[in-house]
Amino acid sequence: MPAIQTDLATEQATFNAEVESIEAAWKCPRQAHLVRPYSARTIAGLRNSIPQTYASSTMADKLWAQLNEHRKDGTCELTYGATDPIQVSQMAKHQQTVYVSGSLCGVSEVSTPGRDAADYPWDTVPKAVDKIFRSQMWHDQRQRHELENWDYLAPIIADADMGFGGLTSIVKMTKAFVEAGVAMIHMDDLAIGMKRFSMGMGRTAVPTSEYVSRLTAVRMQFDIMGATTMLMCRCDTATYHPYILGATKDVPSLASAISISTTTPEYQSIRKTWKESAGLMTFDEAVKALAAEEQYKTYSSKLSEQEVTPMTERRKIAKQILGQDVLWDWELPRSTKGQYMWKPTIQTVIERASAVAQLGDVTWARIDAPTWPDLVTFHEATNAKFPNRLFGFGYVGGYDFSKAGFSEEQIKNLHKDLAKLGVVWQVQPVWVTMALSDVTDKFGKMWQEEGMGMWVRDCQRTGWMKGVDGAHKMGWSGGYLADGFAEAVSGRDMVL
Ligand SMILES: C[C@](O)(C(=O)O)[C@H](CC(=O)O)C(=O)O
Repeated sequence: MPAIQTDLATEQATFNAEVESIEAAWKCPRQAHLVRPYSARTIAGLRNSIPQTYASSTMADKLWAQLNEHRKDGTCELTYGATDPIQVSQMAKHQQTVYVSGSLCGVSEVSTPGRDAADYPWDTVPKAVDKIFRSQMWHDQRQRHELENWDYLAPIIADADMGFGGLTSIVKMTKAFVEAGVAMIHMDDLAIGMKRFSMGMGRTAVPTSEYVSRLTAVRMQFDIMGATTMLMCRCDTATYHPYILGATKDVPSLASAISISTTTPEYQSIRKTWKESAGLMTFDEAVKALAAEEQYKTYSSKLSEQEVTPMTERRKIAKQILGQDVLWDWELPRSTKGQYMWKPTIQTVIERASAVAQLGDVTWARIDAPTWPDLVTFHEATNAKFPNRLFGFGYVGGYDFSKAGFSEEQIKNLHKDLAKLGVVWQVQPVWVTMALSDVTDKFGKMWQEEGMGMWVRDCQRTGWMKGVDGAHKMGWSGGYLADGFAEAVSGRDMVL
């Protein structure tokens, strides 16, 4: 292979120009909200020598404009999960965006289906995005000389779960997503191998530092590719020190109390009894329980002198004020797998979301059991720190809004009320499993019972085939596009 013919001075000048162009891109309004821990120089050094452009950037810029328009108007995009190109072709009529759900992919895009434990190979969701984006491009192409005018190129938002490994696998996955044409991916703070569908026990969040590294790795890969692909930071929970629970009683450890399998019914009751006996509190609650009112005030004001006070320092401050050590042990409640036990509060999610906001474009608080006051507190507090922040939200299957205190009226208006708080992108991730099951079940029964009688009556003459897209439609199935190819190849001009 011949070496690249260039002299050092030219190479240096090209490199410097590249650094300048990266710096300029980072300063423009589209990216001005982002703060990176690395320099443009470093990114230039990590790029390869053939500059490329990606459809992913075009789609991301379109999504950015759509979401900011909603933000300005106090409205939102309501979309839902998809893995099937046929479904996506119909979404174009009603939705501005398409969501590729990891949970759905785990059922429909793998050789061994299963519930959403995010245990499928790392390239499963990027491959689903690739399939869908190509189908969108094809519909867009075949429609160009037809009378229809749907915007088939709805930006795709995809589930990157927790990144499926360390730094290098996140980089590979991010690259695959960009190459596939995704507009935005979301990455969460769950520990690998610990995801339980929706709200199952054992779901574990990683430390903030690890979450920051994950998101930084995604951002770095976008920058290396020069892509403006968007990143949504999804915070499932948080494990900042102040919210970790410790035992305040002299008890044996939880792990030693549980010597039986975590799947037996006794496990639940032993855990419950242990929790009741352990006097579980956060460290600050334990201080409060011992302190007089004035002492606790002094403690709190000492803490407020810095943004984050590590646990060792909290202990010291408490001891100075109380004149004694606080009996509080965060090791005792640790699980058999070593996870710390924490107290979910909305403050935990606010702090974590804020810690990573400037690495991403959109924030999603995936609160386990949302209440309206918590939703308001989260979005208002985050918005106060990051004005005009874009937020996403998923209507996770297990949410029971009535139980959480929402009135019928509130449920009806929830998407609009959330939109006013800045939640511009809202998704029902897994509805289509029900939709497909429903239609297939109905058709299967009718077809089996009535055969062609039903087909002609309900499909051909009056029902599904009238007005519904499908293989019988010349345009939708690409018939006119194929005719166009034939015309071109035979040297005739298309009538346009
Ligand atoms: C959004 C989600 O990650 C998904 O895979 O679609 C799931 C959906 C669900 O649990 O209903 C999640 O929120 O974890």
